[in-house]
Amino acid sequence: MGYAQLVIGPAGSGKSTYCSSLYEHCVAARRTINIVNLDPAAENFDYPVAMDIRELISLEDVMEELGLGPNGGLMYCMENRVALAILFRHLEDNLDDWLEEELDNYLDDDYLVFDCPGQIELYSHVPVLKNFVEHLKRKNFNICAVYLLDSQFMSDVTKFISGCMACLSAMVQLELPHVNILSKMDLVTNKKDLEEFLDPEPTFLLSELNQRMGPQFAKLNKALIELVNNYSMVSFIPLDLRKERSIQYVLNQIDNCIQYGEDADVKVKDFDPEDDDE
Ligand SMILES: Nc1nc2c(ncn2[C@@H]2O[C@H](COP(=O)(O)OP(=O)(O)OP(=O)(O)O)[C@@H](O)[C@H]2O)c(=O)[nH]1
Ligand SMILES: [Mg+2]
Repeated sequence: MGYAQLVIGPAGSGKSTYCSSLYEHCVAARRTINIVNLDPAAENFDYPVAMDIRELISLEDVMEELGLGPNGGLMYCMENRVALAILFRHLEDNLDDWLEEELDNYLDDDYLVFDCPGQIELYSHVPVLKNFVEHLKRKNFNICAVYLLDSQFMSDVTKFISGCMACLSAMVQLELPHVNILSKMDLVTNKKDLEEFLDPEPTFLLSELNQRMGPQFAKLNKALIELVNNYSMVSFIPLDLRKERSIQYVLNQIDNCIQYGEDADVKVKDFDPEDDDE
């Protein structure tokens, strides 16, 4: 049995920074985790990369295929679905084999953290990530999606709802247990305003939303809030990377979600030295 976090969320929400902070936290706690780069366009890493998707497909490959320079290539990747499609088609074809090969280097109870790219298409309607998850499941991995949302999304209710909808679409598509995180808490000056969004009352959200939008949207607002509420999605854990306690709390939530440590407890009990005395 392996354990995995799939770190997802919109571009710039802090996924890679989270991965490197988590890595440092685990090193200090003498715990082994392996961070995997799944972003073909990534360049610099603050963490040691255990597995790297760029071995399979890189921005250079896209540039070559489309005859573009580095900036054009990146812009194309960001903006153009065709380039994304090429990128993902490459991935689709080879991902399972690559994963199969790479995973051979890891032991049964290893803990992998996948740093994903921020293209929202990946989580909403391109099946590549879903297939990737299925492969990991077949390999006996307990997986949890860790969705990062920038705390700046909490500044008003309309942004909050749009953040929730993107998150929800990822969850429906991936069908994984999920932990939602509000990143960059160090940038939040007024924590009080934000508290109302952390575990919000549906009635509060609805009245805020109705205030912000014209009366013609009342019905739509009601439906949106009901949807978000029905999926019990609207719950975020704030994460302040400056505080070890905050990182540990988030890690505990995720570990619970993938039942990491539960088997270890059993093992410890099996080898209880007092048993030897009997
Ligand atoms: N103040 C602050 N800045 C952060 C934090 N996390 C990330 N950032 C900044 O936000 C920007 C984006 O962070 P990344 O970690 O690269 O975000 P990402 O989600 O990996 O981005 P993509 O891979 O491009 O989707 C960088 O400039 C980071 O320095 C945080 O906790 N606090
Ligand atoms: Mg990143």
